[in-house]
Amino acid sequence: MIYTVTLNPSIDYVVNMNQLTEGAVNRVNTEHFYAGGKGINVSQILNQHEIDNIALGFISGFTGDFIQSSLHEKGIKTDFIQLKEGYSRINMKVKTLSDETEINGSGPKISNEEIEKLYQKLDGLTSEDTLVLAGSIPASLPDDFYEQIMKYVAPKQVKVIVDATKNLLLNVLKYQPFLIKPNHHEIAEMFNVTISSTEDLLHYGNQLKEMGAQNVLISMGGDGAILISETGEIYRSNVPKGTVKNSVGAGDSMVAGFIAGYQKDASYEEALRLGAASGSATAFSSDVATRGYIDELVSQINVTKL
Ligand SMILES: Nc1ncnc2c1ncn2[C@@H]1O[C@H](COP(=O)(O)OP(=O)(O)O)[C@@H](O)[C@H]1O
Ligand SMILES: O=P(O)(O)OC[C@H]1O[C@](O)(COP(=O)(O)O)[C@@H](O)[C@@H]1O
Repeated sequence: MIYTVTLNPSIDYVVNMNQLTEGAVNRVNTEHFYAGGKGINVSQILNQHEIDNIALGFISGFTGDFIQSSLHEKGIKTDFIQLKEGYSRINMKVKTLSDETEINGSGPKISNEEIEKLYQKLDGLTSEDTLVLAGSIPASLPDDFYEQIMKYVAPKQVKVIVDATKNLLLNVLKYQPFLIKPNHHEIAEMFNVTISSTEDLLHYGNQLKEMGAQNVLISMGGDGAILISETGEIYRSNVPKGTVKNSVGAGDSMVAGFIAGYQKDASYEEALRLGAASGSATAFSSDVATRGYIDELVSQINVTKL
């Protein structure tokens, strides 16, 4: 079974406007509410690929109720821990004619008792299971929380995928996650460098591998993605033709597509192809992508070996 963990789920409030002016009253052209958070988005796209999975994490208040019910409406299995206090956050995504701006909340307080409940859910995991740890962690949790989870499940030999940034990611590498998916900006931030070429990206991607990651998938938005695989082969994917509607969740969709492609025949090339198609299909959609659209884009994805 695949378990996704979203410690800090959100309602993504996505608005479109021509331009955003700081310090002024801005009015939107369109507005939509979606259940969001990185692990939750991975679950949604895994479902599109008909891959059985359960979304874990913490939810709270009326916003948490919205997140849970909209996932259930889409047929997504959840096993969230209901927090006693606070509200799941609302993340604002503003798409203008020239830009995308995000304002992400910090999330509710989580007690030790509630953290313990999450560990209890991880108790039954085995080497047959995959755990996806994705997204930021609420301010009330220690910033080595992913590291603690990986240490906890390490004896069970669970396959772990991590989509996080900065120390949250760097600190888990010693537990050899099966896959990490930083984007090019996150790599530059993690190493405190400017990335100006593919060679630079490969250099720092290889460092992440040397630090312990089995597979390093580097996404580059509209410039596609690069996979440094555990076997040492390096692949690059292009992006298909389309118009970006809302790139929120593109990275999460790529992670889910990668899992789906890899599950088919353990081919990294196919995993990258389906990951790229899933990422772009989400970027070209208002909400996360549908299977029909992903399938339409797959034939336009070229994966080349570098
Ligand atoms: N503007 C875009 N045009 C086409 N494909 C895109 C675009 N943005 C993202 N994608 C697809 O989604 C993948 C992940 O997107 P990216 O923005 O790099 O991730 P993240 O959301 O984690 O920052 C990309 O590698 C690409 O395949
Ligand atoms: O947990 P974080 O880092 O605050 O990110 C949460 C946000 O990321 C998203 O999961 C989108 O992530 P990506 O665009 O990186 O795929 C949103 O749904 C959510 O609002």
